[in-house]
Amino acid sequence: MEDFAKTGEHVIEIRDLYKSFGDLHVLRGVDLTLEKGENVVVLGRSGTGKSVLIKIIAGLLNQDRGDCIVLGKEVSQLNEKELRELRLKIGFSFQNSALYDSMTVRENLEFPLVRNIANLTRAEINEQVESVLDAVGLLQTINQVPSELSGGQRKRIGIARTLILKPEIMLYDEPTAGLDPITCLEINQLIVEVKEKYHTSSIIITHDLTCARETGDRIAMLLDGKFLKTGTFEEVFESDEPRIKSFYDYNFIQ
Ligand SMILES: Nc1ncnc2c1ncn2[C@@H]1O[C@H](COP(=O)(O)OP(=O)(O)OP(=O)(O)O)[C@@H](O)[C@H]1O
Repeated sequence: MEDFAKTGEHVIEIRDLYKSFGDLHVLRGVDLTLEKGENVVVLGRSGTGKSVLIKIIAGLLNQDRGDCIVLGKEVSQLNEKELRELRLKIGFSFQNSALYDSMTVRENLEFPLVRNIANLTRAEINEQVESVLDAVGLLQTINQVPSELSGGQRKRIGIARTLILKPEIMLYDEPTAGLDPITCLEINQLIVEVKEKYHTSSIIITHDLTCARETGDRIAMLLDGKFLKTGTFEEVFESDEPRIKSFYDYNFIQ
């Protein structure tokens, strides 16, 4: 996979991170770095704490212990204003990329732009909306409403809506969930293209092995509250560790 912009600079640095909910010890000493220009896949079974991890990265939850440094700042130490500024640099692609049903694609994309960036002219707004729609291959849908689009198209528009603010980091939460196999391949391809076109660094959380193989420069396998193994797809799944073998065997791979 292409290593176009890896510089060794860490955009996310997580060290010895712990998070519990009462007696439920979800994260138990997680270490992870995300380099600039890198796509890291966090792979793990349902309920292993993948979403909790990205919520801590986004400052939506605080860790109990350990460091979570994003773009050079410890997230748990930020005040509301600093958090808002940081979140503008982080794009989230949520599982249910909730578009506004009553708005056209154009209006859905304009919304984050005018809300977050002051004094844009109409021409600048149009140019940015059209450019991002072109990047996700859906310029022709600009005047449609979400109910007229397929699940895969809605997912792409959700990603476009995030990209329009030119985030430095993208967090994808189960990007292929609920999509048919061909659409999954298209979304995987889009995630790789986004990295190349927008120079983002991304964390992709999934339990889809094909998605992991296609999109990840590195895979981090979360199990029992820790990363059991981190490396390329081949390095992780060449492992003899029985829990990794069993994860592989129980997940269909194309
Ligand atoms: N705010 C919360 N309060 C209490 N428990 C929580 C909270 N958030 C998550 N949990 C618990 O933490 C565990 C990990 O949840 P998480 O959503 O991170 O799993 P996941 O790996 O993302 O799973 P999935 O793939 O199903 O989304 C679950 O048992 C969940 O019930």
